[in-house]
Amino acid sequence: MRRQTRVMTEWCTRAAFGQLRMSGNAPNHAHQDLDAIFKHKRLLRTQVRKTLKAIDPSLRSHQDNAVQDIVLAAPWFKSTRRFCAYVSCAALREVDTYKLLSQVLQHHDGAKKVYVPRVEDKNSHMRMLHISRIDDLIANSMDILEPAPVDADGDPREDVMQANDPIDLIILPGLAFDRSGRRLGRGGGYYDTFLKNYHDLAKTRNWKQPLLVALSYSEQILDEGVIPVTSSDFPVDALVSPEGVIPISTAALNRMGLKDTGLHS
Ligand SMILES: Nc1nc2c(c(=O)[nH]1)N(C=O)[C@@H](CNc1ccc(C(=O)N[C@@H](CCC(=O)O)C(=O)O)cc1)CN2
Ligand SMILES: Nc1ncnc2c1ncn2[C@@H]1O[C@H](COP(=O)(O)OP(=O)(O)OP(=O)(O)O)[C@@H](O)[C@H]1O
Repeated sequence: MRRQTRVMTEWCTRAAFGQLRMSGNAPNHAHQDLDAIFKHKRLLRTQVRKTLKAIDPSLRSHQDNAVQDIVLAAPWFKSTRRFCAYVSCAALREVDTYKLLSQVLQHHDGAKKVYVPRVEDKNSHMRMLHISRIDDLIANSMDILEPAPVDADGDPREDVMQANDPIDLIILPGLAFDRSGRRLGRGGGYYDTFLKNYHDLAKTRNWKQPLLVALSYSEQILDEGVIPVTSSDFPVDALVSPEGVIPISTAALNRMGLKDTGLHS
């Protein structure tokens, strides 16, 4: 398996979060350990949300452009045929994807196929549905733009889980990341559930796994060991921040053309 070992490793907290420390994984402690991890994740989310709110709007906008320009210019993105991406939400203060999506969608030759999330229910269930234009999106109850289940002609949109061809890439949102590929989501479990399902589907069909690339403001990249994870958390293959691409997995080094360039050292 090309992914990092998905076992829970010892994690430690920063001073702000006290001295909580995992000391192994004995079965009779597993429940309390998980509770402690989820509690710690909640604390970290609160802290990161505060940090994000404090970023100056012009700096944020500069970072939004820088990250999207890096992706749009990258050979690994140019060669992508089918991918999933989130539709950014300003209120959530996540890296903007509007420029990225509109540039891809304005090429009506369908050079790239795009799938975006649609939340189906509160049980961590989201689908990735095909869109052909930005106008396909409407605001949901959380004020996130998403596609209706049917298109303008009333035909059901293609669900990536039912598509005949594999996707090459998933562009992920998140609240915080580290250089070992850990990702702190918003706590709904939507992405981890989807990633697990797509991973299993690709495996069954003998498809290459898609590259998992998260977009991050500089302030969202935390020191290693700070983000607590459980065995359900999917590590990302690479990060794109305004400073550039941070390849993490072997797959990222191979597919992003960054092998032996020294950029990742
Ligand atoms: N743009 C975007 N679309 C996405 C996600 C995402 O993170 N970003 N999701 C990724 O899962 C799914 C939706 N999940 C979401 C989970 C929480 C919140 C949210 O508003 N969280 C608030 C806190 C709510 C609370 O009080 O607990 C926040 O983070 O500030 C939004 C979407 C699918 N679509
Ligand atoms: N104490 C707990 N014990 C067990 N499960 C919990 C606990 N607290 C939260 N969960 C559930 O675990 C799931 C995953 O939460 P987690 O914090 O890993 O999400 P996330 O990785 O931030 O979200 P996403 O995958 O959408 O990015 C959620 O469905 C959440 O409701």
